[in-house]
Amino acid sequence: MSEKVVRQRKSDKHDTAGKTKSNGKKKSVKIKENAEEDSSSVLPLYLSSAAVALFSILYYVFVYQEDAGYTVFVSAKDKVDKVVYTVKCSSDYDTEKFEGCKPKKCGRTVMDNLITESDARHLKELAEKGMSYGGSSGGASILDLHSGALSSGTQFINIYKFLQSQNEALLTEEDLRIYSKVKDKIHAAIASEFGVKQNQLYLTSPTFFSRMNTTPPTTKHDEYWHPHIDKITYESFHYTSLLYLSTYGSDFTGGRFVFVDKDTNRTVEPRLGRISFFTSGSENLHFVERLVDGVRYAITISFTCDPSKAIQNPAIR
Ligand SMILES: O=C(O)CCC(=O)C(=O)O
Ligand SMILES: [Fe+2]
Repeated sequence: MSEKVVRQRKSDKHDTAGKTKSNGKKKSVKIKENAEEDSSSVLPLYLSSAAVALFSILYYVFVYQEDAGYTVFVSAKDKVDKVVYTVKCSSDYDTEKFEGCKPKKCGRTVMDNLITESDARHLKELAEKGMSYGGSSGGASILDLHSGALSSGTQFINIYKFLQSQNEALLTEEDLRIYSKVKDKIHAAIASEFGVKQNQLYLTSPTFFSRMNTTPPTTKHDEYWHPHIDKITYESFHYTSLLYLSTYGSDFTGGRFVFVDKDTNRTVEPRLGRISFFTSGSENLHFVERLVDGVRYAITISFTCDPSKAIQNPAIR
């Protein structure tokens, strides 16, 4: 084998470690040129270039992809005023009516100064109190203040009916005031960010507190870590918002929110008082990582353009 070919093969290996498809293409052209100069080396050259190609593919799949697999979109360590990421809308909304409300521009927004930490703390205490009357036997519990649904063992109970039978109440005037204020701020922020009139956008069901921990699942409701599209999971949703009531890295580990994009997974690390909202179609496929440690509280606050799917604020009962 000529010295020139050996040199070329060495540089091919180096090139292919550069991980891009275009490097791969460039490489095969170079080899063809060399092969014409020394036909006795054609077979070993093809074999070795096949090995290099295979190595490159394996490297890409197992090393490069894992490295590039996760991109922190918003870290828990930074308190951000507003971070926006725009994505192309899916065709999910094309056949719907609700012009002027259904998403025309799609994406994600994270804000840390919209809701005060003190209001977030208050809501977390309310969630803890409510969930103390039930709780899933698996790792995910919900409490819906609108319908009264509360996870209990492997099922749901109505917390209002339960507390009535005990002559107790869950919500104080102060709880309702804070809940309603927080919801109104999020409603206004979503309308403004996506250019929708607030009076065309309605709170919808389910809007609920969630509590996640490391307990193994006992029903499919406990399996919060599956990638999903909110518009499919919860039909009425057009815009999803999440208010985080605990912080990644200090209250729990694992449990990051993950947008599944073609190029990478973009993570939102929960932080007390952080609001994250996004259009609910398939442009925003997402999941929550399984918790590794600790307990994670959040509220999912959901909005629809369909007035027939609107829900009312909770009231004292
Ligand atoms: O709690 C979260 O971060 C997301 C939960 C979620 O994806 C959902 O409620 O649909
Ligand atoms: Fe979701």
